[in-house]
Amino acid sequence: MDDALIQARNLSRSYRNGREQITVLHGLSLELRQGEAVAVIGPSGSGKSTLLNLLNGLIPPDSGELQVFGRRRSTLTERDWAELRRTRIATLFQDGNLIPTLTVSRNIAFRAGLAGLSQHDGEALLEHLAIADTAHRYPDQISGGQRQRAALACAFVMQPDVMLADEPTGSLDYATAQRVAPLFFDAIRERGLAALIVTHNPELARRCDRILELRQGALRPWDSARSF
Ligand SMILES: Nc1ncnc2c1ncn2[C@@H]1O[C@H](COP(=O)(O)OP(=O)(O)OP(=O)(O)O)[C@@H](O)[C@H]1O
Repeated sequence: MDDALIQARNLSRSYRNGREQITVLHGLSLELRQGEAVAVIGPSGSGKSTLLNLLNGLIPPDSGELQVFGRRRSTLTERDWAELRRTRIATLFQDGNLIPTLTVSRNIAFRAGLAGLSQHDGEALLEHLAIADTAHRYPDQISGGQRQRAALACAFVMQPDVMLADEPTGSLDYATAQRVAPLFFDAIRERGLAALIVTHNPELARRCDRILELRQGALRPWDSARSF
């Protein structure tokens, strides 16, 4: 399909721990289209982070096919992936991905600069996420929940085409988590962002176009009759 920004077919990935080999993903397929949000749920250790890292090129699959923005993985060099991660694919990791030696506002400016943007809406993002007062603090001077929001601001400020988010509301209380969904859904509506959101937040998951469950190494449609 033309509007599929990411297409994965039959991906497998295992890790070797000493002499033991653990297969985490096996026969995983996924299509992520422009302007859609897909929620991924799955128990701890089911391979959610592994999946995100395959899709952003940080780790290679053992087998299977992956296309991003219509380009086959086999044709992409490390440089190409680095460029894509700077400009088009944002990954929001669970532990935040802030540079510890830069203040929050400098982290934001840095991320916008890497994406080639001279103007950015970082201040508005911090206001929206209710952390404007952290702008001049370093990541180790703010709370876990504030760091998570600062990382969200960094990811959105680069105006990516694809957002891969690992538990974007994981460290946030209910009221603060409510501020996160509009970031995704406004960008989806306004810019055609495609979002893959690992989340156990039922409200966020239910707002997505599809919910997929990662189970036994593959993604399957979530039975919406089941409770979270
Ligand atoms: N670098 C690695 N080397 C060896 N094993 C690994 C490595 N990374 C992950 N694993 C193993 O692969 C499995 C899947 O890990 P992954 O982090 O992808 O799961 P997850 O669903 O994101 O878990 P969580 O919800 O707890 O973050 C786990 O059994 C984990 O121990």
